[in-house]
Amino acid sequence: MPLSSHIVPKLKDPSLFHEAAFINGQFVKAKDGKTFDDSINIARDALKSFRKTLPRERARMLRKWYELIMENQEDLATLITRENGKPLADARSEVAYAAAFFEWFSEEAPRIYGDSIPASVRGNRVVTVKQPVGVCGLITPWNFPAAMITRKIGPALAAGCTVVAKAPGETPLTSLAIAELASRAGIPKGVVNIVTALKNTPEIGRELCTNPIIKKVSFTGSTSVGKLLMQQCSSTLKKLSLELGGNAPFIVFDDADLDKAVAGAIISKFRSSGQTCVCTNRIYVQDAVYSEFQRESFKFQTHVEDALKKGATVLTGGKGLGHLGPNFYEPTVITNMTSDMRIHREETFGPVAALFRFKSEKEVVNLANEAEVGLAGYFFSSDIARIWRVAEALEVGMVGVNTGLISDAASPFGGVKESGFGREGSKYGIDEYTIIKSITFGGVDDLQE
Ligand SMILES: NC(=O)c1ccc[n+]([C@@H]2O[C@H](COP(=O)([O-])OP(=O)(O)OC[C@H]3O[C@@H](n4cnc5c(N)ncnc54)[C@H](O)[C@@H]3O)[C@@H](O)[C@H]2O)c1
Ligand SMILES: N[C@@H](CC=O)C(=O)O
Repeated sequence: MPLSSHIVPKLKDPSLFHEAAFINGQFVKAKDGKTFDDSINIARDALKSFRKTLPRERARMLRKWYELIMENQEDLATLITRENGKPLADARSEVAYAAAFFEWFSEEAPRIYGDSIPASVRGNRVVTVKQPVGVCGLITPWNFPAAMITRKIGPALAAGCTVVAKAPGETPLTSLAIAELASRAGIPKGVVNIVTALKNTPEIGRELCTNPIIKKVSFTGSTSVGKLLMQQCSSTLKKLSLELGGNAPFIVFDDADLDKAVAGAIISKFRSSGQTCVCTNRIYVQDAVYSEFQRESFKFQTHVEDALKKGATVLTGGKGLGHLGPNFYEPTVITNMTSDMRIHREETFGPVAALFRFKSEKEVVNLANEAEVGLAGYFFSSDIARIWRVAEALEVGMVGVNTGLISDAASPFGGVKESGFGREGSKYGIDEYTIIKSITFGGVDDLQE
């Protein structure tokens, strides 16, 4: 049975369903990679006029696109759930999160300011302007089929760039529906191009990284693929952003509010079934509150048992839910963890919460920083001096203090160490898609008599 017959009847607006690449404002079936090569040339041609549009014009287009996404939130959430598998409630949140990047960058587009710089050479005056970097190649993962692509397209268009985006092989339908809304929002043809791929992903990746027309690559995905793309981009020295994997520590100090810490651990661990890059991976609990925290963690199970008594069904942790299919696994808590175990070093990317006991602040910060990656880190404490000390000492790009949820279009998102570099969202996100040009005016002498 074709895929469309499962999905189209569930959509209020069936015209959002597309299975072909979006090139030059049209949905086209790929032929022998030619469509893909065309897309890069088309984005180059579209850049000539798009880079000259007024920032305010680009702001209006992005704002319109934001509104259309929100108007179609339910259909987009249905597509996400159907192709990615996350619960509908999570999918609805993702659509709002995805749209927020267009709203945010519609507001940033008219504010791409340069500087006026006091020169150190007499008679000179220096100003800077920020210009679009050019055609951008974007690659995104399956875990956020909408938000990861809008987090890149939003600032790219705000800056005046055009894009060729490779949709995730597992979840292309959401990005194609968003492309359909691009046309309706009045985004000019050729400015946004979305190619789909399953088997020839490495070839597409290589072309995006080596083709001299592409001036910037932004990648979100695993650290291993990020390293490969960085090597490939070196041949043309492209501007590069890498949003890679994490292994977030979550630290509970003995002065923390335990109820809040448990709630924070649950949201940060089990959001999207543990399949987000900022999900908690290692939970460090200080000795004095370890047992109490463990008991509190199981509260959610007692809540589930209560639901069970009232008609729901669930199993205990640590096992797959084979009767539902191979991709289902119980929310699981494991305790008495030690640093020689794989969870300590590797991103789990699943609904398993691992509890480690620690004694001192220094010990836990050292343990937390042992990871080769450094995306997000969380801790709970009520001691303001400790909060500053630990926030400054954690080797991560983002810290959540007394919260397990840090994702926000307004806040800079990105990592350090092997979690990559570059920032998305926030006022900094647009810098990834601009270059700074300095313009020096000479011969500005004293006032003439
Ligand atoms: N830092 C962030 O903002 C962020 C956000 C979401 C996910 N992630 C990370 O992404 C990972 C999960 O996603 P995944 O398993 O899809 O990652 P992945 O690296 O396997 O795939 C990500 C994207 O890269 C493409 N890809 C794979 N091999 C490629 C190649 N040789 N050349 C070019 N493209 C290639 C895939 O098709 C997909 O579109 C996790 O590690 C997660 O932490 C990071
Ligand atoms: N969950 C992240 C993306 C990584 O998976 C986010 O909140 O932006």
